[in-house]
Amino acid sequence: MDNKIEIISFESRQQMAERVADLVEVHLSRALLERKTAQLAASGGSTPAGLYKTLAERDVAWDRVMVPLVDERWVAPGEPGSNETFVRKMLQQNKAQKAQIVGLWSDSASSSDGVDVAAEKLNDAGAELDVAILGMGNDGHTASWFPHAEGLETALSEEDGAIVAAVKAKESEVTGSHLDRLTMTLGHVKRARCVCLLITGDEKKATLQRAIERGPIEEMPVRAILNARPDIWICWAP
Ligand SMILES: O=C(O)[C@H](O)[C@@H](O)[C@H](O)[C@H](O)COP(=O)(O)O
Repeated sequence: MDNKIEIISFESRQQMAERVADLVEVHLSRALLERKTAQLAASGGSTPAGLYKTLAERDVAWDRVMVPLVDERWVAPGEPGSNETFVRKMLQQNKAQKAQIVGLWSDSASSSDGVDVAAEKLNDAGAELDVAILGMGNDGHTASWFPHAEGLETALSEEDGAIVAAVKAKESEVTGSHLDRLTMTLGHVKRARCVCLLITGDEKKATLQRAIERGPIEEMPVRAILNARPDIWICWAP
């Protein structure tokens, strides 16, 4: 692992939200000068809430911004745990009401059955991600690349055409009941122009420092994006 990977430490979660929103705004604005639409790939969970609320206050041409989900628990929008619902609630408000959220869930029986529909939606949204916002669990997962998960090898594919994969996570305190997942692949996330990992608290900082040390990717799959993108913006706040 490139141990030159640095963690940018902020004094507070709000300061991290403001500065990362600045970074995202620059990349979206640049993309919108070059193309009709820009793409902000958004993770769920909880950490990015402050960022998304801050971004919703920013003067961006949100009606031209596609916001595909990085990953989704296999629950319908509106159901507890839906990442799409989280992103819609936190980002699609105030100035960003017209942001175009691209959910991964469909009424297919399982995430495996939903892969093709999700891939089509992501391809329709556009080829290039401008920004990818990632979080990390204390088990060293990011996106839905969970340690030793069924489907992890496919999820970590770097093939051009493979942009989404179905994953069945192992039950743990991190995954709770949400074991069936759909996730962007490493290949899709790593091609984003800017990749940003947001973590908070001392436990996650220690987890990330373990991930930066050498070790098997399947044990801490966040290592896959750290390897692929040593220029990743890793932002931490207490
Ligand atoms: O489906 C999800 O939960 C997310 O997309 C996942 O990858 C998240 O980023 C991490 O689990 C961290 O979650 P927290 O931000 O809630 O700690």
